[in-house]
Amino acid sequence: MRSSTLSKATMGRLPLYLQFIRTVQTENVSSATVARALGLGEVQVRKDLASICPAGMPKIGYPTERLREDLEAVLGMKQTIPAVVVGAGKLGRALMAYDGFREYGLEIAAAFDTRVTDSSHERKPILPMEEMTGWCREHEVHIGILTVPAGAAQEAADQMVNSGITAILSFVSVPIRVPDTVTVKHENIALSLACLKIVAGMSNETTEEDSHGSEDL
Ligand SMILES: NC(=O)c1ccc[n+]([C@@H]2O[C@H](COP(=O)([O-])OP(=O)(O)OC[C@H]3O[C@@H](n4cnc5c(N)ncnc54)[C@H](O)[C@@H]3O)[C@@H](O)[C@H]2O)c1
Repeated sequence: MRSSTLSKATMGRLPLYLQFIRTVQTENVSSATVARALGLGEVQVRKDLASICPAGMPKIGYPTERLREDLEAVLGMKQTIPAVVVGAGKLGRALMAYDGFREYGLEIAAAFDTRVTDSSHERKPILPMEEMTGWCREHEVHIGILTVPAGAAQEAADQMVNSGITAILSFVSVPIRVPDTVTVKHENIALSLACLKIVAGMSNETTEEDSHGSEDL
């Protein structure tokens, strides 16, 4: 199965499936188990998995190893591609130090910043912004992670686009304008935490209500 024949929504769910399948210890795994573990609809999961792995068997499920291999193949994880960080501050350097991206076929190869201080202790090079275009073109980099202050986001994003970057993961809280040919995904840990806070607050209330309810009975 080629990834280009899958819908964007299905492609977006595949890394979640892979993350879970990598933890499965049994020989076979069913769509129902995957759906339950990830809190997704069973019909949806059955359809997604059937579209990437032909080895599913009724009432048995998928051979776990084969499903993992097929997921990795569709997600292009057999080969590792380079990405760069733009803005090598606290967050940018923390991302550079994380080795886990490799498990998903990606490696942060370098970072770029307007202020380059001594980076000899870093495992990856931190280079001046002026070198980004040449470096990205030479190393065929098309993915960039944007971790600059909000006020510098548009200027940095423009430079990323000029360097041949076509997919940007932005941690910056302001929107950035890019050509239609460039994909931007926003990541907001603070927003995710705020959502968790609401969910946690609601479940506390539910627990209280539930316990009051049972007292009434
Ligand atoms: N979404 C989230 O959950 C989340 C979490 C933490 C931080 N952030 C955001 O990430 C960004 C970085 O945060 P931080 O704490 O690492 O900040 P920081 O100040 O430590 O780092 C920012 C870096 O960007 C560099 N920089 C400034 N202008 C630049 C430009 N035009 N081109 C290239 N580099 C430039 C600075 O020199 C600095 O090294 C901020 O926008 C922050 O709001 C988001």
